[in-house]
Amino acid sequence: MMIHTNNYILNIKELWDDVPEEYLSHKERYENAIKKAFIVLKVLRQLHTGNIQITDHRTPTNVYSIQDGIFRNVNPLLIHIGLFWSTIAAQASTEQQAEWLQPDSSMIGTYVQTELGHGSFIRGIETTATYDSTTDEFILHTPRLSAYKWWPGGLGNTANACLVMAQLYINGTCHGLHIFLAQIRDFDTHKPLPGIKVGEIGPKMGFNTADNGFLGFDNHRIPRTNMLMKNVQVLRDGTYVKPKHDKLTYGSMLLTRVTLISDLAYQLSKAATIAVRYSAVRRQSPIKSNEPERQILDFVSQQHKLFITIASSHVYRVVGLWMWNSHKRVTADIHEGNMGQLPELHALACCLKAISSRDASALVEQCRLACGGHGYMMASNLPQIYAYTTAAVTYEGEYTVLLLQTARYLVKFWRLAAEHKPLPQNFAYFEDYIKKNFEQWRNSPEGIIEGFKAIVAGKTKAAYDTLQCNLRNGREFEEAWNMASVQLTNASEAYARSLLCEVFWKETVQLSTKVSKSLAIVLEQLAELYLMYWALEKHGDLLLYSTISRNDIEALQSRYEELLALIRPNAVGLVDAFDIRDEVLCSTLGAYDGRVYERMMEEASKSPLNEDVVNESFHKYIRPVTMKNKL
Ligand SMILES: CCCCCCCC/C=C\C/C=C/C(=O)SCCNC(=O)CCNC(=O)[C@H](O)C(C)(C)COP(=O)(O)OP(=O)(O)OC[C@H]1O[C@@H](n2cnc3c(N)ncnc32)[C@H](O)[C@@H]1OP(=O)(O)O
Ligand SMILES: Cc1cc2nc3c(=O)[nH]c(=O)nc-3n(C[C@H](O)[C@H](O)[C@H](O)COP(=O)(O)OP(=O)(O)OC[C@H]3O[C@@H](n4cnc5c(N)ncnc54)[C@H](O)[C@@H]3O)c2cc1C
Repeated sequence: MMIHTNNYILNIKELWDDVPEEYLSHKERYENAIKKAFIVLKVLRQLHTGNIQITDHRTPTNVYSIQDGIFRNVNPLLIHIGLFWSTIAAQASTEQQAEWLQPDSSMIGTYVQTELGHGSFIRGIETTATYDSTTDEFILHTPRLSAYKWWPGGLGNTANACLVMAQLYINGTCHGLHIFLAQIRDFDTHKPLPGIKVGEIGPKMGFNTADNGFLGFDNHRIPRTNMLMKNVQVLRDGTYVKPKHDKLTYGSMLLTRVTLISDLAYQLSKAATIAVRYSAVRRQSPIKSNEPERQILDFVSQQHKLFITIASSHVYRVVGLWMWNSHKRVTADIHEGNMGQLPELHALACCLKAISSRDASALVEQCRLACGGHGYMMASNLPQIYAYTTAAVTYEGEYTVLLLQTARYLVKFWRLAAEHKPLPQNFAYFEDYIKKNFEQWRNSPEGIIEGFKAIVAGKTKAAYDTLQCNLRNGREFEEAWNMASVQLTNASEAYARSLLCEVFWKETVQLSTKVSKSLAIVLEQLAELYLMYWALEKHGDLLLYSTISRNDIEALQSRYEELLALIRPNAVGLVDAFDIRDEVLCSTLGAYDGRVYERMMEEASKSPLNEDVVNESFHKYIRPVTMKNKL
């Protein structure tokens, strides 16, 4: 059968709610989500086996996007699909993959790494996997409360299997973190297996259908062959065969960080669509006193809030794809035994994941605020998009922790530059900065990109100098590093911003040669707006580290305001071009037809508090007090 994914899925009635999700209890929400998850899983399996085929073009983001509409929240199988299978595909041996990656597998899995006591510092993970050569098994064990696994999505009620990150022990020697496949619930009854304590962690700010859970092992035995053995092996006699690089086990985090950039682009496009469409419908006060009330989109300050969101969505889409391609290249190299590009990919993924999640959540919140009071309604969908987006600042590597990873990379290159050693081409600007080869400031995208590189160099130098000073004062390296950590994270943020500007500008210029002239003009305006916005946001840094002058900043401000005016006529067209269906957007404020007030009233009528003309609480609680007072 040939289908169009969107149309096919959108026509499955059971996937759509009569009662808005917000009116359900915690338990009902989960049960509703899991019902839908398995309808979707069935379709995905049919796609996989070829029983149905699709006619539309699929990218990782638009497959995901349909799910956003169906769940309004999170698919409880998100980690099963997004992390469990992909980790097996990336880290299991060929034989293990043949056994486990069956389309009709009974396994519903999750990725179990974080513990109550340890999230960021994963070397501190306490769960153990001890090899017992007499039975050819690993014994998984949770030694204390802080070692309980805590957070994994789908673990609470749904998963019957999981990939567990645990410290590997063989004959009393710890070999560090490794990944093991463990069954945790009976495939038939779904009851926890003996030695497994598992449950759900309770309500959260968002992700309330994600079924996040806890898990403890009481000397739970699994076969030796359940350790993921593509990169590292434990042989029958207990011999440990080391991986080619000791961080290959962290590969799933790397891949997810890369994938997240594109997902955040998509969340931004949803928020921008809602806020821009609403701003075209909403009228509030005239601009000139003799005029009718104007669309709020005509207020330049409103444009300032919204157009950067449109532009940022494009930035993260472009940079997400750029990173996806880099990941593909580096993975192919690793497959050939060449690990040379892994540190760079890790450094890029860390800072870009950190900044994209932080920017996306700030901009989604900005869109919500830009919709005034109505943006505060759940029916606008902006609160849910925010709750979802802001979680990404923490999961898959917390913001600051990831920026500090990238800082390690920057400091290495600064040290080379400071010691006048050869640098790779992409860090040649460190040497220029040291030699004070400063370019004359240019008020152009290229000039801003150079300016941002000067900020990276200046901030890395400042952090490096502080680090050295702390070391000279007799501090241990780790302590000296901690003391310099504010400056180190600042350098990393600057590095991410310079990459975002450079990649986006170059890719847009290239793309512009391939599209119509009129489209090219709009795309370049958006890219220029993005660069100008950040140059103005960071003008203090530019003044510190580049040759920009006060006059240049004033000229940038004028050009920025000119760009807002140029983009205004295309603003609605630009968000329509994101092509997000109403069923997926789930917003009274952002629907294509602009019937904002009608939709708000329709949604309000679904409130259970409107079911009875007089709520029974009146008779129980209000009347006895108010009537008594009257007497
Ligand atoms: C369409 C699909 C979309 C999917 C979207 C899914 C969204 C789902 C929603 C939620 C799921 C959430 C899941 C999770 O959160 S899983 C748990 C994630 N946890 C983390 O990310 C923990 C963060 N911490 C770490 O990654 C590490 O602890 C660390 C990197 C901060 C430090 O590790 P450690 O072993 O202590 O490192 P060292 O200090 O010993 O060494 C640093 C050294 O290692 C290099 N390195 C670190 N990580 C990697 C890597 N991944 N790849 C390559 N190299 C790595 C690092 O560069 C240093 O090198 P050096 O400077 O040369 O020494
Ligand atoms: C919605 C959601 C879904 C999740 N899903 C999963 C999942 O499926 N599987 C899973 O295994 N985990 C999951 N997690 C857990 C997640 O990966 C961790 O919460 C995350 O890695 C951060 O770790 P933490 O909570 O221990 O924070 P902490 O590390 O305790 O961070 C707290 C604070 O300490 C600071 N800090 C910590 N270390 C340092 C340092 N070295 N230097 C400077 N500052 C530091 C941080 O910057 C932060 O400000 C999920 C989390 C959330 C919120």
